[in-house]
Amino acid sequence: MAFYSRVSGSVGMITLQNPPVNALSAAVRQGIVDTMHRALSEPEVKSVVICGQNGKFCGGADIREFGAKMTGPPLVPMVHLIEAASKPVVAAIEGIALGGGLELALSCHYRIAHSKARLGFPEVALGLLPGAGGTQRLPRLIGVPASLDLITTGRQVTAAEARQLGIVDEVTDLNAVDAAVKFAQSVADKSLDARRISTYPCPRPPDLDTIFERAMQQVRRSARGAIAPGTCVQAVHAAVTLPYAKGMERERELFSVLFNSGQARALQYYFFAQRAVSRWSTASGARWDTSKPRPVHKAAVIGLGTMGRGITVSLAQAGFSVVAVETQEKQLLEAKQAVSGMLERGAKRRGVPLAHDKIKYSCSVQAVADVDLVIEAVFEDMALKKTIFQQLSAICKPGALLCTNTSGLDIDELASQTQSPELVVGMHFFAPAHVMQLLEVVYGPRSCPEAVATAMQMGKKMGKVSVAVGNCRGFVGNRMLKLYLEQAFFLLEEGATPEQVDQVLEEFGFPMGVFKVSDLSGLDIGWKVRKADGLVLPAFTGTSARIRGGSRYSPLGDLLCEQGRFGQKTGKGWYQYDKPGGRVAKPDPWLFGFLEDYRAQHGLVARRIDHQEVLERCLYPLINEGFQILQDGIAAGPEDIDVIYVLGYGWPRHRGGPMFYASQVGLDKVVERLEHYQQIHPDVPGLQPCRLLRKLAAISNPAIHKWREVIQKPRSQL
Ligand SMILES: CCC/C=C/C(=O)SCCNC(=O)CCNC(=O)[C@H](O)C(C)(C)COP(=O)([O-])OP(=O)([O-])OC[C@H]1O[C@@H](n2cnc3c(N)ncnc32)[C@H](O)[C@@H]1OP(=O)([O-])[O-]
Repeated sequence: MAFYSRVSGSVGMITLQNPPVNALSAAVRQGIVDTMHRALSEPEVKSVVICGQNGKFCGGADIREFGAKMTGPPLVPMVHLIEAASKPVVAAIEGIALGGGLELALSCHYRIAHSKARLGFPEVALGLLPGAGGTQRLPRLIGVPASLDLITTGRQVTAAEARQLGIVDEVTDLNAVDAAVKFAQSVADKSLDARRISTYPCPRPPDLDTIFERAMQQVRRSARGAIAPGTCVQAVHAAVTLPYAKGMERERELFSVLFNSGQARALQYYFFAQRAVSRWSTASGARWDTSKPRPVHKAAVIGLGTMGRGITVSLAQAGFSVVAVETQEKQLLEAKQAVSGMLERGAKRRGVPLAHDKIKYSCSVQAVADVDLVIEAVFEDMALKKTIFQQLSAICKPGALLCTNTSGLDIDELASQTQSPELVVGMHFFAPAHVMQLLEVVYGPRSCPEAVATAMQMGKKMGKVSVAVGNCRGFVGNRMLKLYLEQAFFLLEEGATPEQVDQVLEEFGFPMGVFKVSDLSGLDIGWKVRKADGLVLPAFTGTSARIRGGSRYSPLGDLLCEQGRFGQKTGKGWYQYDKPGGRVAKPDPWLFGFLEDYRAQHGLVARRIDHQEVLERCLYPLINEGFQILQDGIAAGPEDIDVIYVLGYGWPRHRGGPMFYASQVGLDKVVERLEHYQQIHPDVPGLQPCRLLRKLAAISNPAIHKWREVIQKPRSQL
């Protein structure tokens, strides 16, 4: 709602009230309309101030209402009512003015912002455009190039930048509402003719066509299939080329196309999913609201390879004192230099003070004796990790949390090396650890709720989105990835090329296809894991070369590694590069010959594989594994899986994540296609729909937010 008061006799004050961000719900819109009419009708009121309760102006349209039937007054007539008012209206912007909130502010005749306020049009991230006149008013106020930048990227600006751009009239360090009231009194008698933005002509730069062409090219490059950014460009174009009223019509048409698109639904689902994962729960019933994190002031990182360095930087930037340990003097020095460089670049980019003095380097593991939490980040070698955990258990003070950065090893096995297995959790960071936003927090069967809560909170403090997952091989992300990789290999055996598979996946919206990513990460990493699992043995020849444990196995990746083709680092992998370390992937004629020889050797006849099959074969087994993970209780809900895939594996955000995508495709269709492929390839693993997927498909494809009701039934019933 919005409530009305009178200040100093002559100022009508409208206060938006809808916690937590004063979003423009039906009740708030109704409140604004009613109180505006009241302010205009009271003769003593000479001017009006609009502000938000609890130091937040307005977070925009109420996203929770998007899926429901529209009630209450629409936004567009509401902003027109404000702009057309005969008394000056001043927006007092504290905290945030985002989306519809900024559109509300732009309909006011003046804007006063607190210096800490942030303003922007984040609609594009929800698959929308600023549809309450934002695309028509902003270019009239600040010009086309700056508007294109803000509207197509969703970038938020500080009050200072907003002042510089001309979005706000004044910035204050004091109370912005008081300042707005004073300001409103000072302009009470002024003419409003020059204050209604919709009446301004839209500036028309001479190189208009070039500006729009460049903007379109830019969004096509960065949007990877998302439709909202390009539609935002079209809406701004209308501001320049059409009169205001016609421009508003065009904005409405374009908004409606976006609003009704599957992409907007996916992005809005994702918005809530990313927030839902902080309300974690574990299979044993521990929960975010009943588990208290332990205080952590000082942390340690053991092992300063690529991952350890990134983790050290993240911890220091988050304000923790860090003890960084690497046992060899030479490696320690190298790591120190690398970490310093990363910190310097980070401080420059983010305009924050350097965090060098937060880190103490040491060659001795004894230096971690007094820390509250240790993150072990040595390479993926269970024996080595076990030794370190035994040492840590003896050295660390009682109550210290022992965490391991691993991408898939058994947390419980490590916990069993310590005196306090309840204090052991996994923290699976993604490379580069100081950049990637995702953290899988892995709880073992013995991890106590406080340990999980502490790791979750640490991730948040480091600016990450932490997702709690159970302990199993590969956890959530890598466990599902395995299925995707395997299918990609099988497709090569059957006649596809790496370029074809990658192209299909890139058209779907992944920044890179599976083979390009493998080349980037290094083919030897998976090879090492497969060797450790006993899958790579020279004895495998003839028919057995393509069978492991009764299922089909493709040794293609192993054969490439045997040739020393480890990907970008060696200049050759699934593609060729101009030099070792080169970045530009080019098809390699050698590989075509290699695949032909391989097929001939194994009696395989290459067939034409179409786009649809590549997509379904790569994605549906991965999705099926996601359902198996839910069935096993490794992830608490589909949102957890989707957030992991969007933030950690490049799944296109405008497709919501693999589980949301499956819900859009239709679970019955996913089951049907998996069964179809299973019939053709009965020996291929991962094609058999799991029980949970079948069960959900059988109860007529319920909406994704209803899945938990089925999952939470005793798993034995599935
Ligand atoms: C014609 C129409 C044209 C207009 C279109 C629009 O305006 S589109 C909209 C354009 N606006 C946007 O896109 C703004 C989107 N919002 C944001 O960017 C951030 O939430 C923030 C910067 C406002 C606050 O960040 P922060 O890190 O301090 O906190 P946090 O992120 O954790 O959120 C706290 C809680 O608030 C909730 N909630 C937030 N916003 C909305 C909303 N609009 N609605 C409903 N709820 C909203 C959020 O779900 C969470 O709830 P929970 O989980 O506690 O139950």
